[in-house]
Amino acid sequence: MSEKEPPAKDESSADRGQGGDQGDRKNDGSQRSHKPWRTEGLPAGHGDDDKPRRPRWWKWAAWIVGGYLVLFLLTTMQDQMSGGEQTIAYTDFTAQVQKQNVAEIFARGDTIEGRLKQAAEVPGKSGSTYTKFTTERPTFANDNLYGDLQKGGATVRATPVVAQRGVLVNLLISLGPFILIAAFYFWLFRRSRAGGGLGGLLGGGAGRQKKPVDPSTVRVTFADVAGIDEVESEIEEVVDYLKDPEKYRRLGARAPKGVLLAGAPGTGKTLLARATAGEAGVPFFSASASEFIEMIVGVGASRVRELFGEARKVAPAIIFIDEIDTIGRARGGARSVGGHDEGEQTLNQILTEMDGFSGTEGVVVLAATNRADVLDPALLRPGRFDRTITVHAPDQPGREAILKVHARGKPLAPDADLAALSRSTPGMTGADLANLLNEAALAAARQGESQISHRDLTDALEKVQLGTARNVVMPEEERRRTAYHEGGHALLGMIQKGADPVRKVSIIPRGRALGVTLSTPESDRYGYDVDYLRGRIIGALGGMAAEQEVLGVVTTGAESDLETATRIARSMVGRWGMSDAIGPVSILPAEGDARTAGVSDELLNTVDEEVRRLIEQCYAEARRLLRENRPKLDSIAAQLLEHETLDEADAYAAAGITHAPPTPPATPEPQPAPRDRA
Ligand SMILES: Nc1ncnc2c1ncn2[C@@H]1O[C@H](COP(=O)(O)OP(=O)(O)OP(=O)(O)O)[C@@H](O)[C@H]1O
Ligand SMILES: [Zn+2]
Repeated sequence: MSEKEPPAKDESSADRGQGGDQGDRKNDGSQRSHKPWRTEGLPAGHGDDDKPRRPRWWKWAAWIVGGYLVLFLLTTMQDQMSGGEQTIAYTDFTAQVQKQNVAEIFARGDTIEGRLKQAAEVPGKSGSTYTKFTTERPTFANDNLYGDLQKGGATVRATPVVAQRGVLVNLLISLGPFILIAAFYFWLFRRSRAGGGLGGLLGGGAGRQKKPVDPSTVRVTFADVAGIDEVESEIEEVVDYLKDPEKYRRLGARAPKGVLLAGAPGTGKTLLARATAGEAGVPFFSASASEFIEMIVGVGASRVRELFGEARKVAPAIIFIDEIDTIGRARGGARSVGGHDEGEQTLNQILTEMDGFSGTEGVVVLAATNRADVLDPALLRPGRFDRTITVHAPDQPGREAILKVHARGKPLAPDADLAALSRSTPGMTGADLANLLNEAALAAARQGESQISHRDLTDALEKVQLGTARNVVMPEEERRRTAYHEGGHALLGMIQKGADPVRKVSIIPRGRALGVTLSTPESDRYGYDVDYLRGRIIGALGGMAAEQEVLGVVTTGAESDLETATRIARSMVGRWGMSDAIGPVSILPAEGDARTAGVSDELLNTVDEEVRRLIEQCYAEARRLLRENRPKLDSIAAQLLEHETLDEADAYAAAGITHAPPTPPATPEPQPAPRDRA
């Protein structure tokens, strides 16, 4: 794996790990309680967060455990007080019989238990004595034991001599495990009815006594959301409704009940939902759909009931359900094993609750998904999530605005140019940009600077886009091969018409990659044509082709390149109708197995053949281009070996190709059109 692919902009975060801070982002200010949802902006006195409820299960457990302890102590004490039984040899026993010291015995089979008249010394242990004993009578013992015993005046019984535990105690002890299990189940049942479920069992203690979040400190407003203005204006109506539900009620208008926010991870859906609550000044309940699903069937539905119930109490309010696709997938589609029934029940409960709204409660449900395409159509029917707002990755002015939002409170040096930074970050989401600025601030702090310089910003961008450099010394031969590999990618990126310009080439190992070639589009791209996609495949194969041309061998380093090329080719042939043999039909589903979608094996074979043909053509083309431009390739490789990293200008200079950096677009960029993933 000697490089990472030139990024397809709509996959950038997945490929380059920019979304890695998701876990942290989710915790934006709200704390986790024993409920699967978080609340924010609740007026004091609402919810039970402020009146700590004594958990009943503790009492139960304490009673049961305590009871058993007492029982155990009692029975052992009883044994202790009457002195333990001493196992003795049969000869020791007969000796006591001869001494006429045996008071009584109880015999069953050959086992004899009994009590002495006077305590005798334990055989072989001077100092300790016993009165109660047990022994075995050998079957060959040929004595007149009964006669001897009678002579000594011993009582011979058929019931045990030793005081035994009462029947009730015995019963309790043998039933104990069952009682424990029954109690546990009873408790679980109660918990799940109450909406706590296993979550309560496992994470029960955390944050139970938390106070309601002070609305003034954590409130997010539209001022914190940037670059997605068109979305903001769409959600404005919800804000207006929540501010004054009465206004709508008077006119008999049907209130918005559910709004679906669709968009790639990190585009700010959660942020937007919180900001909506913040703008309207209403409490915000948020939960992730996956948190509703537990091992115990029925829990999810009851939690949903409870959540809606609480929201109604403090209405007007917003309920935000993240990752709704985990439970809202179309029936019959690919669904995770086990989650099926539970997800469906939870979803049905959400729909029931929403259907139950008369629209006068003033509760609006916002749901977020990054897989709007797999959602159950039942979700989107009128009266449910009948409004879908698509949140796109921001365009250049949007990125600049987002950078400005996140630069608040971070001292920037005068040379720091956020506009320039926004131009070199196409495809990055709000979360990526927030992360980028944070990385820059971290770097500045590490170096003891008092301000964030532009250098910090570009270094952070490099780190975010390419990964952190690894500190290893590569063998010379390996470096040379990597230089040609990356040189191949870079050169093909430079000489093909319409390809994304090469921004950076590096043979410094980062992560698992030995080198990187980064090319990003001049401006945001919203659709791809055949030539561009072929160019992407040719570029991806460029590393392997260069190794083959120059060194005559191919190494394993091209694995991810081949994956990229194959993925693009398959989509071109099977989904985008770009192959003559297949024609303009979509065969490969966006998700799942084509076979289950009813596509014949024959057709799939044709797809495979076409993919293979396309890739072979592109590979041949890559080799031809490199052969014809061999001096340029050699020159890039030489520069790479010398400098290790070439930026845009150096790389083009090394190849001897004139490349005019673009002037920033003066006109606004085109509005995003729905686009597919590459
Ligand atoms: N438009 C934006 N303006 C300002 N900050 C943003 C924007 N979009 C995202 N961010 C930043 O990214 C963080 C993460 O965004 P958020 O969690 O809302 O994304 P999301 O779309 O809900 O992602 P996911 O699908 O992973 O839940 C926000 O807390 C914020 O710091
Ligand atoms: Zn490569």
